[in-house]
Amino acid sequence: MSDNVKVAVRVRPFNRREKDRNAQLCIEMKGAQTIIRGDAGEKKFTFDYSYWSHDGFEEREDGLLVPTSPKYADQQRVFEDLGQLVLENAWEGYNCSLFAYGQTGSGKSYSMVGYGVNRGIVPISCEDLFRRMQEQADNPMMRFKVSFSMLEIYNEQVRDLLTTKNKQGGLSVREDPSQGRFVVRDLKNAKVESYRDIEHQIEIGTRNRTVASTNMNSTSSRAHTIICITFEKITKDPDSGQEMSKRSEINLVDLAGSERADSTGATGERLKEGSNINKSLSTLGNVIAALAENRKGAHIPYRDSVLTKLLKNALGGNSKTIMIAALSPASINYDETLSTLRYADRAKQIKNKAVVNESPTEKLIRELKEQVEALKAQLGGNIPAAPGGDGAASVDVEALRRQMEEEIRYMEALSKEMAFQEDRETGSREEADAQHAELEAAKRKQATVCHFINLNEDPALDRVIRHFVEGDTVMVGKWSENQNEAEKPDVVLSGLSIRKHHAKVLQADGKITIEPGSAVAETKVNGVKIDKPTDLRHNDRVLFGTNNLFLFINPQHPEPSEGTPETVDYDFAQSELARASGFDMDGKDPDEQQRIEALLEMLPMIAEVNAISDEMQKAINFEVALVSSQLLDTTGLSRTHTTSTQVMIKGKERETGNEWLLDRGEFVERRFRMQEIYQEWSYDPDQEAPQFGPAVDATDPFYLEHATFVVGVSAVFVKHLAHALDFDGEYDIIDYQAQPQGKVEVSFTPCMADGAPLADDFDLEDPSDLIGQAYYIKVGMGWGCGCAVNESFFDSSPGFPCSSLARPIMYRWMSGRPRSCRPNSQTH
Ligand SMILES: Nc1ncnc2c1ncn2[C@@H]1O[C@H](COP(=O)(O)OP(=O)(O)OP(=O)(O)O)[C@@H](O)[C@H]1O
Repeated sequence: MSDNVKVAVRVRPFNRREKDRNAQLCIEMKGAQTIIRGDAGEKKFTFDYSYWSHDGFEEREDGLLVPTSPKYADQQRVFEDLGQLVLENAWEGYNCSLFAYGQTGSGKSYSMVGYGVNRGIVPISCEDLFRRMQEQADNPMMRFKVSFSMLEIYNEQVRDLLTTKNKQGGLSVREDPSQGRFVVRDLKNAKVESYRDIEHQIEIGTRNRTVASTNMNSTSSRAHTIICITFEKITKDPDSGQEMSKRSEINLVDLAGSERADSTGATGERLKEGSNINKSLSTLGNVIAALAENRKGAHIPYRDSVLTKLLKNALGGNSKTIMIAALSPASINYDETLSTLRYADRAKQIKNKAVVNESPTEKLIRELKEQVEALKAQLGGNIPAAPGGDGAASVDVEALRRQMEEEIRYMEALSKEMAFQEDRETGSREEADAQHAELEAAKRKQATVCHFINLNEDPALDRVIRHFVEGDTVMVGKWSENQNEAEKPDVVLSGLSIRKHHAKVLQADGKITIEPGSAVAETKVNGVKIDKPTDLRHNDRVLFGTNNLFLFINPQHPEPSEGTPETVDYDFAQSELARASGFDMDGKDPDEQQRIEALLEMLPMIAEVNAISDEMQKAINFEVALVSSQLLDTTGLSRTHTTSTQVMIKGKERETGNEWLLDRGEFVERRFRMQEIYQEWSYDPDQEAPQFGPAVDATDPFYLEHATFVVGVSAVFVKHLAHALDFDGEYDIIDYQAQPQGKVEVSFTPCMADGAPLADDFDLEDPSDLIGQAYYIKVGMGWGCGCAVNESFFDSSPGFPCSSLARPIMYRWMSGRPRSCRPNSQTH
């Protein structure tokens, strides 16, 4: 029987930023109905479950959010509907999948894993699963097997989160035809025997995710996390003694943020193609759309991405599937939220065919395997030869051999089919134990020993890693497995701009100081770069290199430095860094708030990209450029209509001084591709650094030659055209900071549609005669000064309609060293 995918939506409370910007609520829920309101009116959707978690709750002292109104759906309620459903199905032997979809920060992780005491569906379900198993502890006819794996898909590569030793390029995904599904080769699958075991595995996985994300700076919202719990229930028939096994694979999927490319402001087809920002997510959309259409024989593009390969069963296959769509309540996110609702609406149409995975158990497989081994051994030369060794007897032996080979093949296939009954634990137990011991030791020490704790913009990865300050001297630096163990620093960091001897932390007489390891090793304390031993106090922020941001915790002396607020978080640390770089972070009105948010987002990315550029010897640096919105509005390039300053990014070629201005979208895309090439390159530490060197072509994200940006605008009064008079003149080009950047000579000549001069007898008595008529003008560019006029955005047709006059004049601009004025007459 086929089952539709069950869909739930959940709306979270306003977050701090939304409150600061006086966000308006755009979601309403009535029963199972969800309504979204925007400028274009309201749209209604109906789902299996609509969870209102926006208001109607209070926070208890321990942080638990408890309902004050029956409307509020807390974590327990969501678990009771969705988690219980998963458990019931798993118990019966069905595969189950639960996946969370929504834009970054909409509440996916909150629903799936939860934060602190507000535990999400995954931990509560796991606990409940073990509780149910415990209830059967005295039942000799029933036993269980549970195993756990956790992986991340980032940039189409699979990373095992239960180990720190992932190979370059990630794990491979192969199709297993015998099971009709895709599997990840060499993925660690840990046997778990209690809920505590699962908690540990999740902690290990989260820690490894945090380290990986720190190495490449906050990439977590672009990654998909899949937790897979394999649950096997084995029951013995009291009469025959025959064991039967029901097995369920429970996939719990926290998808990457669903922002569409255009909302990141992505520009340019070339960039979109070059960097496949989230192929998995877009393919998931295509798979859902194709399945929702439900056309017989339609091609479902599962194979187009890693995520859809792994979710093949969950979507349209052998699985009971639930999707939870996380919604932001704020009208500023209207477009994204509407797109999430549409996605969820489509997912409702998907039909799955779940079957109970039931079969006789491992005893049978074991016997089968033993038989195979015995047959193989015989085949290996022990087949008794017929006495006398005549021809007829050897034919018999050959026939016997063929028969045995056939039998082995059959039995191997059979045991493979039943392979799910094998003991599924894979991977090194030693490593798991070591990671586990480290985590436990950290928990014991954290209340008494000074330590650094990481800050991350993703709340799920925030305060996950601790490095302790034990002994008089603690060395901080880079190290890899192929280096000498004796050189290993006490605190090993990786990622950008981390040096071998990066910093030294000294402890004497209850006082802690930190000093840089060398002149090139950059460490900032409370936003300021240090160049000498500096005292560290409780809650001080310490940034090693560009990405490794920590909070220093001193449990023995919890007195913070002056000016430290009561709660110090990632946002505070970032605004402190921005302030220390000279940016004003105190805006009060919503436009300024928006600028500050943009700065807070851009500055760490710029620092990261500059570090990559340095390490790869690209000779290009990036910095923030605050650009007048008026200029962007005049040129029609502004994406958001604000009256204030916009945050853009200026790329500067060190050698020539040439500068390019990039908007956020283009910069974000380029940064992503820079991370890609850097990651590939940095995997091999022996590789020579200047493999890339200065950017030379358009495939290199550091290559800025072809980027087009607005040098400035020249205002031209075109009154003469109303009288069909030609004119020309020199005009100032004014840049985004209202500074003159050069001059351009432009001429305007009214003409015929084909560009030919107006007829001699053309007479225009009254300009209003032109209204409603096509009117053609030739625009000539005499010369440009202070800039090289390489390209104009005028239509290439010989004439263009009058209305096009409103279009801005744009050039590819190379500022910096002045170039000679180049007469260059271009007439259109
Ligand atoms: N139902 C809720 N009730 C209270 N707070 C919530 C709820 N949902 C989300 N939040 C809060 O909103 C913030 C963002 O949520 P969360 O981290 O779950 O988003 P996300 O969609 O997983 O983001 P990302 O894509 O970056 O992982 C968190 O601080 C979380 O505590």
